[in-house]
Amino acid sequence: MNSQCVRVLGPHVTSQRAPVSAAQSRRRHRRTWQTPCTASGATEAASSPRDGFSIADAELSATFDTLASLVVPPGDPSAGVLAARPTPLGRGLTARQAAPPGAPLLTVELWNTLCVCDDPAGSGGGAFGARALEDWEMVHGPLPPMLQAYILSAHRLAPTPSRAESGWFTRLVAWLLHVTRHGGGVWPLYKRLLPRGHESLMHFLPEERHELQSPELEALAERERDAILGLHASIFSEATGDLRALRLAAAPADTLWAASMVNSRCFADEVAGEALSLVVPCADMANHSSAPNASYRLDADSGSFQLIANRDVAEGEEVCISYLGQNPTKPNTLMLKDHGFVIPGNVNDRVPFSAGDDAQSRALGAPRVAAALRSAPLAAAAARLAKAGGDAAGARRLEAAARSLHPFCGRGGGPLSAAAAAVEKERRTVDALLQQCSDMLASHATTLETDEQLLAGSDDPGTPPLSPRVGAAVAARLERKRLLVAAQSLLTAYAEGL
Ligand SMILES: C[S@@+](CC[C@H](N)C(=O)[O-])C[C@H]1O[C@@H](n2cnc3c(N)ncnc32)[C@H](O)[C@@H]1O
Repeated sequence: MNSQCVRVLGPHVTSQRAPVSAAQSRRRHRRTWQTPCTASGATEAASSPRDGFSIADAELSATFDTLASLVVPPGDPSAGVLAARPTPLGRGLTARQAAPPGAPLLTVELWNTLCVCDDPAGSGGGAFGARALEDWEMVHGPLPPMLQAYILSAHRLAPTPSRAESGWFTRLVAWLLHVTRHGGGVWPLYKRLLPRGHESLMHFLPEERHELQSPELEALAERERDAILGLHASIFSEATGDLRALRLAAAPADTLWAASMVNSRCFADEVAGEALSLVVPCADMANHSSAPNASYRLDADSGSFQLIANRDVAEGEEVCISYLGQNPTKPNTLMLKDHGFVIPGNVNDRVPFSAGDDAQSRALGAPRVAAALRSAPLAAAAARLAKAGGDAAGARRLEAAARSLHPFCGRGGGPLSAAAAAVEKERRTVDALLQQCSDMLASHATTLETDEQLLAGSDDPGTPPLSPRVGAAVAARLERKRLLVAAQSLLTAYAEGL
């Protein structure tokens, strides 16, 4: 996947195994759906849905269990291992029982996913994706021929550069819109589990964007929204789109919704060199953690998609994966763009210092920068600070700050001359960088402390909580400020050691 692109959850695992024989799998597992559209056993929830969701928390668990009973292979050892619940990260998956490393936590048959080949015009010719679609139709019924042709096509209709290579994205959006509007069987149930709103940048309205306190993010939010609205008009709209005969999206909000669901919930994997993108019911309830206890894989041999324990998982523990797997350079700007939240202490973030020598870092190249950092005086200062106190997110911020500062001070990891003139010059550099940090902090409309208070919420029952999007914006700007403060303390510690 191109690093500018939308998505992706988890690592891009490459499977060298041969694709499953679709015909063989069908014989083993074929079944058709005649399932209820509401969760069996779910009682009328006393509480109402939280902001942005169709179902109340009380209904979540039963709805998930019903869906899982339909998409997990019969008799699979993972059946019933995970539950969907409210968690500290919102709603997520928790383990009903302890699981050892390597244990399957959730297995979903591939024909219960929406699986598209990223590049059907590529060398593999989209063979696995085509077989996956064939299997899907055997189980869920035939798709309208126009949609089937679109999903298999190598269409590059997207109008923006960031999505020019993302035919997979528009094809998945089309398929998701179809199943959630016209699909039967498991799909109405799946739709009930999906959020109705989202906090990714495309959803920010013009009047909300100032909450981001970043001209760069505000511009990105505008571009994102315009791009999806463009896709709506040209492809998905039932009035004007190329696919209008399919009646996929009545209003722009429908396309915005489906686009953010694909962006924030889609997995990527590879089978025999064929890159694939998947929407996987139930597995897409896994939240992100910077220390994940689970990972995922598409197992072509068994024709399934699995969540697997990375380590011992305790009963009741939330099961999380890393969303950074395939794009280990994904900074918080892109996390907010695609996923609608930021990672506290994202090592991929950078302080945008302007007076330094960017050419120097480019010339060094990423591997050499990383190697130099290990011995650099800045890294030593960061390690000292991290050891002195603070949490894991704080240590990651110091690392991100050290990486940001590396091209500008610390002599690129080389020995620093003890000559008085050299030390004096380095001090002046540090002072200039400290000033930049102060200026950047001062350029925000609110202080770090104010943002912390806003996120903590008010004790006054008359003060309404932040809306989800404003909450995401405040968390994003707070994280930016915390990185700047980490850079300040790092520069101060570094200067003291000169
Ligand atoms: C794949 S879904 C996970 C399930 C989701 N929490 C739900 O309720 O449907 C991804 C979305 O979950 C939320 N999310 C996942 N990990 C998160 C985290 N570490 N912190 C905050 N929100 C998170 C974000 O809204 C993200 O776009």
